[in-house]
Amino acid sequence: MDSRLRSVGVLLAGGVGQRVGRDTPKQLIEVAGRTIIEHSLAVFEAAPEIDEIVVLMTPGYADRVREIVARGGYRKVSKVVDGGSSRTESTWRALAALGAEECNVLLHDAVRPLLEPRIITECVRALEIHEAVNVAIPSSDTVLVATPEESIGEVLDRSRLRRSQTPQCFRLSVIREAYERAMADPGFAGLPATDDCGVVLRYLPEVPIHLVQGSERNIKVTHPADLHIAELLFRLPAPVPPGDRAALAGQVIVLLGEAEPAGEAGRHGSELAREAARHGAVVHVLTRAGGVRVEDFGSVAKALDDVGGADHVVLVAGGGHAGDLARASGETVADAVGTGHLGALNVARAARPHLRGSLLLQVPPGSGALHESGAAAVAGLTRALAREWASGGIRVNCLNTGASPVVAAQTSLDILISDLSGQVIDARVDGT
Ligand SMILES: Nc1ccn([C@@H]2O[C@H](COP(=O)(O)OP(=O)(O)OP(=O)(O)O)[C@@H](O)[C@H]2O)c(=O)n1
Ligand SMILES: C[C@](O)(CO)[C@H](O)COP(=O)(O)O
Repeated sequence: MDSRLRSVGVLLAGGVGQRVGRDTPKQLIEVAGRTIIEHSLAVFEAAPEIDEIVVLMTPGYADRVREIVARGGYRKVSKVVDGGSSRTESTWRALAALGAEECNVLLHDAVRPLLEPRIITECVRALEIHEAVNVAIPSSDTVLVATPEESIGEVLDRSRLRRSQTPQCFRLSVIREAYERAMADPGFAGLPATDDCGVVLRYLPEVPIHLVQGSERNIKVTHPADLHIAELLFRLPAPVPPGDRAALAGQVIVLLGEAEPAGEAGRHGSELAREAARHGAVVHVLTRAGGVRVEDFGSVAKALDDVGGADHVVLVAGGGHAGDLARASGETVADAVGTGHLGALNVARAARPHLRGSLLLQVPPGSGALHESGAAAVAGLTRALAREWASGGIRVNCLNTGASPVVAAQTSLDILISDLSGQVIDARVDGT
């Protein structure tokens, strides 16, 4: 029998987002293709340590959350409850919604959408020993105490300072006891705590609160600029884990987009084909010389039909375009779009019915308007397709190859065997 305590993730989303200043609560704003609350939900849903999720939502918006839950298939969500008029009031309501049975409770600001799974793992592990756990990071700013006259009263010892994040995690009986005492204290409303650890520290000072290392990425979307910062953080490429390439043995990999064998794409394609075959993959190379032109959907679709099923399809990087757009010929522009953005769309559309594993879109090095607009289009396509195809279990990634076909080939194979999806990876950084 499993003797471990159940772990319940509580998403605190009961605020109105006054400081962001939109008409709807900030947790419903889209960042990187999903609402902020859905990013947080997805992290808790995917965490193997989490058994159940309870959402506290701004009154009047609970149905919006229920729609998100139903559409995204978030099966761990057991309740969507109206939040209170303050963060602590929302926590109090969450505690009321949890049953009598002892469990671990992880209280998380829904507006921290970049929470890393590692933090949940470490928190739940820490709860095996400690009754209260917080997540915190060192302060990189010097922190001072101001006087009422707006001058410096004291400069605090930075080596002892930490910035508190969430989730804040407790044994249910402990956080409930702390809140019962707070609610019974007539002084609490006049001096409310800004977080749940503050309530435990004030009302159960004998309970030590263990600290788990947080993350600079785990930001709280508080001000309008944080929306832009969060968007950029979501775009930071994840590191490509070095995988066991023996896993490629017997897998069918289709490479498309190769131009002349002697050209840039030819070198990238040949290196990748050689490396994949060396690890036992069954490699099909569909070349322009063989009549497959990525700018022509029909030729790509027919070639992929002829191959049948594929574990992975790779659009191999063509030659990069450079130079001044104003001087480029119509032919150059058509070629850049045809082998770049249009080629990626055609390969993705034609590959989908045959794909079992993943699609990898390579982008060659280049510069200037033609190259950068094409690369941005392929990056956007990667992120959008990864979301669209996630429910079918198909991963989509993009690799900016850099100049070295060897590095590009090795990074490509590691991406194919990884769990990564929606990533735009730079081989110049990650592959070297
Ligand atoms: N009555 C409240 C207030 C806040 N929160 C939640 O607590 C987290 C952190 O709060 P904060 O960033 O202050 O959110 P808001 O209260 O919405 O922001 P603001 O103070 O700008 O209105 C958020 O996920 C927020 O939805 C909550 O559950 N219930
Ligand atoms: C809980 C918290 O995120 C820890 O840093 C913070 O105290 C919440 O403050 P807010 O004013 O409710 O955003």
